[in-house]
Amino acid sequence: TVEVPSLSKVYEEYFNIGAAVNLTTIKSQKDLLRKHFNSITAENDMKFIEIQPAEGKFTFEKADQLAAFAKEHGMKMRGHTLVWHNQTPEWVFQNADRETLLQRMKNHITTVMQRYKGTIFCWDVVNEAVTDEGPELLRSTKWLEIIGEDYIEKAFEFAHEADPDALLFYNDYNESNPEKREKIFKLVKSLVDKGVPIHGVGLQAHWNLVNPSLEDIRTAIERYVSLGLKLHLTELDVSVFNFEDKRTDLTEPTHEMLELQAERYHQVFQLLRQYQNHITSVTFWGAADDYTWLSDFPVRGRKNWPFLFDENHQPKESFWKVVHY
Ligand SMILES: Oc1ccccc1CN[C@@H]1C=C[C@@H](O)[C@H](O)[C@H]1O
Repeated sequence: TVEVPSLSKVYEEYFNIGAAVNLTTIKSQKDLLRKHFNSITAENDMKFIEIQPAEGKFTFEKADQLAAFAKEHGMKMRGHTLVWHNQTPEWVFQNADRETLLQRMKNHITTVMQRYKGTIFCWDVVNEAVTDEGPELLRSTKWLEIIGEDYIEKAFEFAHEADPDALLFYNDYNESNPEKREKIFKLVKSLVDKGVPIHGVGLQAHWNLVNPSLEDIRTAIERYVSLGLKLHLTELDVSVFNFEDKRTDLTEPTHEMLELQAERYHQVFQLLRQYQNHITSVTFWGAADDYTWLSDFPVRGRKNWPFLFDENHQPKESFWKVVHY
């Protein structure tokens, strides 16, 4: 039998290798996680709605189990996410003026970050604040409508006060798309220029077999690097379907898809290794093809196979292309 090297050991000199997890997968994928990953992120259990479903009612039980798993296995943990327009309970915005909402934001950030101080080394403080298309820079969310444009810098300031040792990230998707890249750049540059405590840019990296191009990925990395911040890939997966491809006929990936995916991963990691001085973490949004959020997005109930390990946690051709360079 061929010895399977540890992915995170192979990449020890380059960057941390992470996986998004939940209470099911830390059991079902335990052996894979322990062997190949040295960082984890809670896929959902540290989001606002999971942690503070009602005002002052903090439900940390699930998040604590994931934090304990990281500690038990000597893994780093990324915090995801404090201020976002999705998976945030309605009570947060109800009967809230600017001051009230800032107080609720500060209380959430402070309570959560202080609990995990020393366990979670970095946080996605704000997720997806920039528009995908159009002339507006900021997505019109309730955070923006009620507080105003400074809600983002306030979130980072509250986070820095809560845990001055934590690295604070701005996180977004479609981050390599030229139009959105320039918006993210503009927002993050404005924070840096104001002296807002921000330490990194999180590139979600929800990619597929053809998009974004390697050139667009390289340009995006170069732009964010020019801000003098750290870069994390925070939610990497390589869908076997293009975003507009809604086909639902497959029960397993075709050989061609697996070939293209292996070559794609080979090229992507070849590029990432070139930026090892700036990229300090690469986290997949899952660990193996037995579970991915992509099996419900953008097409509900449509299976996807986006990772380096198959449904039986065996290394795919993609894995070998990433570890043998
Ligand atoms: O790729 C997208 C396209 C449209 C909206 C959001 C996204 C990505 N949004 C991500 C995906 C899954 C969630 O678990 C993460 O918390 C979120 O950051």
